[in-house]
Amino acid sequence: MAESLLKVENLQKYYGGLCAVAGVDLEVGRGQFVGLVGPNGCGKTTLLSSIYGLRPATSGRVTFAGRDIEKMMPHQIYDLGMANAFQFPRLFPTMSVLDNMIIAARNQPGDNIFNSLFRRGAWHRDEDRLAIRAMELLELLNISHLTFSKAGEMSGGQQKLLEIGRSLMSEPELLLLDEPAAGVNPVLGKQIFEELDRLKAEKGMSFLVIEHRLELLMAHADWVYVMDRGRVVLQGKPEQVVNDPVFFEVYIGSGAVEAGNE
Ligand SMILES: Nc1ncnc2c1ncn2[C@@H]1O[C@H](COP(=O)(O)OP(=O)(O)OP(=O)(O)O)[C@@H](O)[C@H]1O
Repeated sequence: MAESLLKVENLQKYYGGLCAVAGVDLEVGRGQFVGLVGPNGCGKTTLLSSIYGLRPATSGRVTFAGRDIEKMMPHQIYDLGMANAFQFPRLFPTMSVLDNMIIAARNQPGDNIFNSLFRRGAWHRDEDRLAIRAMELLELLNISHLTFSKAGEMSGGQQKLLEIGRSLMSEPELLLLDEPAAGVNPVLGKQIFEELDRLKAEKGMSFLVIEHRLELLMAHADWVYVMDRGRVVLQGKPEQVVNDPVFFEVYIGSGAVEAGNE
């Protein structure tokens, strides 16, 4: 396996008395595309949120690029090179799509008062570079016709694409995605996954992706974890996972597996 980038050890997350994640071990290697699947309510989103510090883990260890991050805040984790584009877009609805993209970039030149006062040439070049990058991503995600529209006027599916685009502006080492293809049409869903593949190949980016559209996930993932009731019950290469009876059992139910074996 590739050098480890993210390592999760025995992560548990309780909501009061409810155990949503019951001691998960998981790893993402550098340049790897890892999928996370499982039935509704099995703890996938909670696991991603706990890794990212949005819902701090009750116990367990999370290491990213060799640093312990389980006690860190999301913005600290972001600064280390991990980004997320979760289910519910957090956009600036009255700002243009382009501005939403530019503001999401890491080391926003406008944030740096020295640059904006004394290095105006460099500031403008950086702004231009960010705008070009933003427009390339908008083109790629098929929403370039909305570049100057207000983000709040986009459809739910378009906002999701924008959120993915924004998460890519920071050029993160690892991107966490929760159902990137949900709510977008099949052609666009395929395009999103192809873009993730390209980023992996060209920039060595790594991904940890929850996706219910299994045909997409299995076609693009290097490694897949299957969760059920808060635990990892199966892991392997996509072709191994889909041919494993445990996978069938988790999705179709144990009764169906027994009936199929008779
Ligand atoms: N904020 C919360 N407070 C209390 N319980 C929660 C909370 N969020 C999730 N849960 C519960 O934790 C369990 C795991 O939920 P989670 O959303 O992580 O699962 P999931 O696998 O991502 O589901 P889905 O595929 O439907 O998104 C479920 O029983 C859910 O009801």
